[in-house]
Amino acid sequence: MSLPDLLALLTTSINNLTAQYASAGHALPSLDTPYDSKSPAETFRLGNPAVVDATKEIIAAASQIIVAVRDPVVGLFLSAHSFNVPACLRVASELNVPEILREAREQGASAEKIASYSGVDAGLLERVLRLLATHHIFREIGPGIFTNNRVSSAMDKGKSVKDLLERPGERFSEPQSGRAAHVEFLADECFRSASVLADTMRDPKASTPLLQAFNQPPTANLFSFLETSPARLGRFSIAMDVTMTTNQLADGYPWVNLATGDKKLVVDVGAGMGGYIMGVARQLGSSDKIEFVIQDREKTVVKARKNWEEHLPEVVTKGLVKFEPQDFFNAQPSRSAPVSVFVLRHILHNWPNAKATQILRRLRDAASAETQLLIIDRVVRPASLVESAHPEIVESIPGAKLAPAPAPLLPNWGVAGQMMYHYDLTMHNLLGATERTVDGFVALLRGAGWELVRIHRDPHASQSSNLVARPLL
Ligand SMILES: C[S@@+](CC[C@H](N)C(=O)[O-])C[C@H]1O[C@@H](n2cnc3c(N)ncnc32)[C@H](O)[C@@H]1O
Repeated sequence: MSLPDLLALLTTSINNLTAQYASAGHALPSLDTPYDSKSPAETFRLGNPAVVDATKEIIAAASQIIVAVRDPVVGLFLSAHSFNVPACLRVASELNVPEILREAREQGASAEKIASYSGVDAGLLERVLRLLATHHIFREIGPGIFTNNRVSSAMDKGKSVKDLLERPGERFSEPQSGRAAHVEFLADECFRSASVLADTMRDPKASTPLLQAFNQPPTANLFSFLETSPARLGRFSIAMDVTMTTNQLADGYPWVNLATGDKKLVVDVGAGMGGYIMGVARQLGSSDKIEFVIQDREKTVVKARKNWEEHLPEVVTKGLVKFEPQDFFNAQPSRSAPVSVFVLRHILHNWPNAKATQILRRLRDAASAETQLLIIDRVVRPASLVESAHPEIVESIPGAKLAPAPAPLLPNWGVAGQMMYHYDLTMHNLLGATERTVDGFVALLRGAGWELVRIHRDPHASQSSNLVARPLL
């Protein structure tokens, strides 16, 4: 590993990034100002592959430089101590600190003032916020005085502090609150489960880390556990919606072509609130060529219907979407028309191979020769240069092969691509499940009567990819 090589890469990528912004006439968003997801500089960043690539290179090179120069023992102790970040993030979100600071404006607020809304210990809250400010989440602009910055304001739930305090059951009712819901879910259910990973790994009789951490019976699972608490279930449903990209039509699946010709039937299996399909339906506009079915557990289907009636009522009124309580381990209902597309978004990664195979077999049994299966999940890449134990298979599937990051960066982009490895372990901790590599998907699908035909990779290397499969005949 060579520091001058890393520095050269860093310099080139910073120059590329600033040139992209300059040529588009945007200023790089400042770390000190609040996040505005709709501002042109933020939307420009997401839709621009050159900016995405430069950003990945900067993060990967800078992180590698830090590891190269830091005392390894200090590095280890810092890594082992990083649990304080989610612990403090949960405090900040649950005590509505981003919203209190939004209302306090530029002059900020003292820890005492922030603590007065909830009655917590002001001295302890000051220390919590200082740890976060040291990680560039909030700013400490005077001793014990804090303001939002670009990162902390991204978890603003979008409501007045008065509303949040008077109606805590509606904390996540604004669309932008999904980011805070996701942070709280990670910092609560996911973080507490992760803390017992080593204990459960070493005990062959142990259930999943989640069941152990929350003292649940072995017959429970994440979903039945969430249903025991309306607050947890509500937060989870909203937290899942935020993982959605905003332009489903550009993610690789040819929805626009599907909406031509004969009428098609699309079944979203385990659809949650139905947000993915809602995005598709909204962007296809007035098309009445596709009929959608939203399937999930009964309680979630009730929430999904409410969500659609509120946010896309015209499609509900026209009868173009149906809401179907359905256990995906059971046979699909028989239908008068064949299903064109089964969608499995963030479903297979919730289940170990044996269970995922059962879900896929149920869909295969209900598929016609023309039915397509659209899987939306993260595709894990090994950290090694060689990505697959079966290069010939990967070569034959369009989109399966990925270019490695430029040397001396880790081939998988190291820390710049770390999100998928976190979610991979979170799937284990919550459900005894897994994200999958290309090899893993090929084998799983084959074992259940499907063939992987193409992958449309997520360019950010952190979000989900679209994988299309067809029945093995
Ligand atoms: C991670 S969420 C994904 C939701 C949605 N597809 C999305 O992308 O936002 C998993 C979903 O699977 C549903 N689910 C869990 N077990 C199920 C079962 N046996 N039958 C049907 N749905 C189930 C959950 O209720 C939840 O909505």
